[in-house]
Amino acid sequence: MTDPTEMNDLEDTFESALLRYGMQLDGPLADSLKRYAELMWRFNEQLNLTRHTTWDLYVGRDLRDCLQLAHLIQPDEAVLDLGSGNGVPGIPLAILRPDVEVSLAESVGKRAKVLDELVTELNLSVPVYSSRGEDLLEDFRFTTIVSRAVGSLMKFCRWVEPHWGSFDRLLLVKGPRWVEERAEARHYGVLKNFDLRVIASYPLGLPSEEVAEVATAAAAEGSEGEVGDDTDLSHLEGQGVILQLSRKGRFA
Ligand SMILES: C[S@@+](CC[C@H](N)C(=O)[O-])C[C@H]1O[C@@H](n2cnc3c(N)ncnc32)[C@H](O)[C@@H]1O
Repeated sequence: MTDPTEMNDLEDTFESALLRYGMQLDGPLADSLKRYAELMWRFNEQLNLTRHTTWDLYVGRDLRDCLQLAHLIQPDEAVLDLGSGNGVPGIPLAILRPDVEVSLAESVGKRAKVLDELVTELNLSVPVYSSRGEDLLEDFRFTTIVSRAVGSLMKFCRWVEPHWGSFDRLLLVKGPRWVEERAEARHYGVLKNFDLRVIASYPLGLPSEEVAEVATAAAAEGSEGEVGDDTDLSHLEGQGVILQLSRKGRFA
């Protein structure tokens, strides 16, 4: 088998990036995920949607986050991607999990319009709301809200606090700085009514045995309980995490 670390110098194609990151996807799924990136990059020429414009970044960052998230959603859930922007994570999630009802919320009208065109081109049955996500919660109910690169933990706590009747949990895709965000949220006392857990932890660089082992241990630790001060994972440079925020006792 090819050593993924020896593939750095290969041409930047979707297929080589999948191989480099050790991702195996069914043919039709891979085709849709590739087509999504190509379409999104075309719109990116007119509108600032993403800085991830190489296959390496798309696969290594965007797809990796989406694959992690896809494992954490139960069948038939209703999921809202809040602050969808370029469509990550909502669009890849809808492709990877056709059994899940995915909706997208984007507050900037021009971006929401592009998202609408993307889901149409990709034949996805995904409603796009040109609206602030938290405002949608006045009228709609979702089981899970997912979000990446939209706001700090503290911001989310404040946005969603008045709307807990409208969803069960929030899954936030975060980088290593989440620990600082947690400290800020604690400092301002906004976490006191919530349970916060790390439900996935994974390396953001190229997979190496050592990092993968640490990541697996960290994920096991995080999935066992609330994230306390003694489970500070900030020493894991370059780790991505998925944080689950829920009402206290909701998933006890
Ligand atoms: C930095 S982009 C992230 C896009 C994408 N989620 C990603 O991970 O690449 C943040 C997007 O969230 C949108 N946004 C910010 N606050 C929002 C809110 N409260 N409701 C809906 N969209 C929001 C912004 O307009 C922007 O398009």
